[in-house]
Amino acid sequence: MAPHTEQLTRPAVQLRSLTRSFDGRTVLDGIDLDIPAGQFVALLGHSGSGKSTLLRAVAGLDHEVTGSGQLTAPDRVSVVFQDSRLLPWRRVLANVLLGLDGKEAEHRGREALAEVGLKGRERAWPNELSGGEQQRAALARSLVREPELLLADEPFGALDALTRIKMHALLRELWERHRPSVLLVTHDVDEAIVLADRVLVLEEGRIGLDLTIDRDAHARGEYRSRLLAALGVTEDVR
Ligand SMILES: Nc1ncnc2c1ncn2[C@@H]1O[C@H](COP(=O)(O)OP(=O)(O)OP(=O)(O)O)[C@@H](O)[C@H]1O
Repeated sequence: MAPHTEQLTRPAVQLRSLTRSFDGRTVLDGIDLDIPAGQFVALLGHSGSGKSTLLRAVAGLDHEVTGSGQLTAPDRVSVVFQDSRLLPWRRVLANVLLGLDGKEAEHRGREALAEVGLKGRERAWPNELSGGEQQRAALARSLVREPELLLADEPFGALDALTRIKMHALLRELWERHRPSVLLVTHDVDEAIVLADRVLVLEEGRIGLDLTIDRDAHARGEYRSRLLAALGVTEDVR
């Protein structure tokens, strides 16, 4: 596999003047954005600011919308949502393999389940898994397709605080091992800082703040304050 620095020279996602409107209301207002290959980007913004609209556009899931602009994304894209979207009538491994055939795919599916900590649960039904385990299975399903780009729309939004912390560690570990580009939509400023190398704030249809996170720096408090300020929140520390 190519070293990280080399991967970062290839852009994975390019948006130019991307607009999207619903019922005459502009939600995305001429977004320009480059995401280099292998970069982990978090997207913050108020409820209704257009985060999911942007993610759906990049995923190519918004055929019926009004919009313009140019969009380039890799061929192999996986999407993870807040709910795992596992099919309840298929066992866990069958869910992971959905649409894939053959022994080689099955081997990769088993490996992916082991990677997310679900070895031994291949024949379980989705409703026998906890919420966190279901999200692990959803991650395995996306991994097995070896995505160049992983799109995640609040994937941990429905999980309890402790499970979220474990899932953060897992996602970061999987990203370090496989190095897809990631675009993670979240409401949670701390989740964005813990996970991402770059945090964007969507504001009035545009990228209002584009913050590079230096993971070695002891600057989390400052990042937090800047992101909260961009979201219109001031912290009272008294
Ligand atoms: N298919 C649609 N038809 C009509 N309006 C839509 C559609 N999809 C999104 N919108 C509107 O576009 C705006 C942005 O929605 P979007 O879901 O992208 O916001 P968001 O930032 O992801 O919000 P949240 O954080 O609450 O999930 C909202 O006002 C929403 O009502």
